[in-house]
Amino acid sequence: MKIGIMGTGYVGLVHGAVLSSYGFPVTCMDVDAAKIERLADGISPIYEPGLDELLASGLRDGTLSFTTNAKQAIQSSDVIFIAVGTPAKEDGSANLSYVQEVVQSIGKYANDYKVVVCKSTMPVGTNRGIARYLDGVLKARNAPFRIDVASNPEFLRQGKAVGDSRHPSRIVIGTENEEAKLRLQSLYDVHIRQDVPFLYTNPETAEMIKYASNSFLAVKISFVNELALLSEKVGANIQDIAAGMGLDDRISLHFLQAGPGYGGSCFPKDTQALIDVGRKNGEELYVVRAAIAANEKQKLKMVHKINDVLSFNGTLKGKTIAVWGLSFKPETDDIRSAPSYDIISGLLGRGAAVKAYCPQGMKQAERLWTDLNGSVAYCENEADCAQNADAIVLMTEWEQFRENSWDTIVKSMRGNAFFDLRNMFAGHAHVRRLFDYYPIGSNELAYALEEAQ
Ligand SMILES: NC(=O)c1ccc[n+]([C@@H]2O[C@H](COP(=O)([O-])OP(=O)(O)OC[C@H]3O[C@@H](n4cnc5c(N)ncnc54)[C@H](O)[C@@H]3O)[C@@H](O)[C@H]2O)c1
Ligand SMILES: O=c1ccn([C@@H]2O[C@H](COP(=O)(O)OP(=O)(O)O[C@H]3O[C@H](CO)[C@@H](O)[C@H](O)[C@H]3O)[C@@H](O)[C@H]2O)c(=O)[nH]1
Repeated sequence: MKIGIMGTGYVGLVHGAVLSSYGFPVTCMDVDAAKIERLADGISPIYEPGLDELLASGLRDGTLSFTTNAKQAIQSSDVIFIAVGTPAKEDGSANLSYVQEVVQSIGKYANDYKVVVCKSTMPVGTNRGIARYLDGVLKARNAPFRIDVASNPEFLRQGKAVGDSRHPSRIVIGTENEEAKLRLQSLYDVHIRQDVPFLYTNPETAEMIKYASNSFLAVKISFVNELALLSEKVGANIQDIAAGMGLDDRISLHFLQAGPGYGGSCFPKDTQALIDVGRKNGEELYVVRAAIAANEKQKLKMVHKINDVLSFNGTLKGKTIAVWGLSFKPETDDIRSAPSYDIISGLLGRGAAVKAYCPQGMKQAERLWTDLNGSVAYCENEADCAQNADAIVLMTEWEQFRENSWDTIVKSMRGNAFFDLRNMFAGHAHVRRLFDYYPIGSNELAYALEEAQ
């Protein structure tokens, strides 16, 4: 079975590289010529652990190829994955223009039977619309073949994408077409372990499963973040609360890690898109709406928290803040909708000078956050970033931050405040002693009591 992947973002690239590693001939197509040129040379446009090796071996053994030619990618494939972006529009609805471009190309260039698989996250009804459109085009072309469509949402996490793609939590296949279902099944049968559950359903349900999953996780995070804010006021400890809740396996500990607010290319846009689908169908989704509002509040509260400790006369003028981590999570260079952007903007708005270091996210930050260029000083490493700063704000929990010469760092600083927005050092007695340590969701009083016991 020959595979075509339309769109070489995180999903397209990782999925394509993994499928090629199982021996499928894969053609990856993208409209971004510079990206394709680099990919053909084995240079990945993204930082994703394990991806470079897969790209190199796919290119070496010839199972993986890259092109900007949509016609060639479509005509040479039996199964075509749509993996282009579906970002949020101004009004929160999903921008389907990239999907439309690909679908139009498929309608125009398909030369025999194809299965089109929608991996991009698409609002309910999109798959059926695509199938109807392609039927219409083929009829108008008097084409002697069909094109079948299946929804097959992707659940991979950035930073763990290769492993997730090899061993997904589930495979959801949304189609009423038997041939599409069989082709997808045989594709996944090659590499998916026996114990991975397959769920077959209609396209609308598959589309909803994707939005529902992301929105539910966003709700969970916002819930714990609100409790973290309350815990700081009442002397409780959010990590213990999460542990205590998580011991009930109906709740589970996953996604109960308090932080500066969720970010990334999916939760922010998918929660908004689900609300938009609700709005268009006359159903107000109060819970999801509240999760978004709580997430916005969380980012603002982080600025207030830092300001409350460091400010003089209500401003941060004259203060230098060292931000550790820019990417929305560790092990990715992706800064899309990262809380770091809002928090840094808030600190700058209050007059602070901001230095920043991120193991992978700085190139993207300089490229995409052009409004911050000139205001943020990007640094060589976390120690360099902390130098002469009044405070460290740990934004993203990169593992490399654990190993530092803390005595040297604190000596190089002007102040000694440490805002740990990920509770990475909550259990690190040395760091807590050296710095004025401000974790998330607990306060020093509670910590002192703990220590005394
Ligand atoms: N990023 C993730 O972790 C993740 C996980 C699961 C699902 N998803 C969903 O998968 C989809 C893709 O997300 P992503 O983050 O991988 O995308 P991305 O934004 O990183 O990349 C999209 C790519 O599509 C290309 N493109 C745009 N128009 C094109 C066209 N007409 N033909 C070919 N290529 C075109 C762009 O140049 C870009 O390289 C989205 O719907 C997203 O919601 C993403
Ligand atoms: O307990 C937690 C867990 C996550 N986060 C934050 O939530 C965001 C998203 O994290 P994560 O879900 O790990 O990253 P993504 O790579 O965006 O993956 C999500 O979005 C993808 C795109 O749709 C889906 O495929 C995945 O299943 C879904 O987990 C990040 O800002 C995290 O810091 C927290 O604050 N607390």
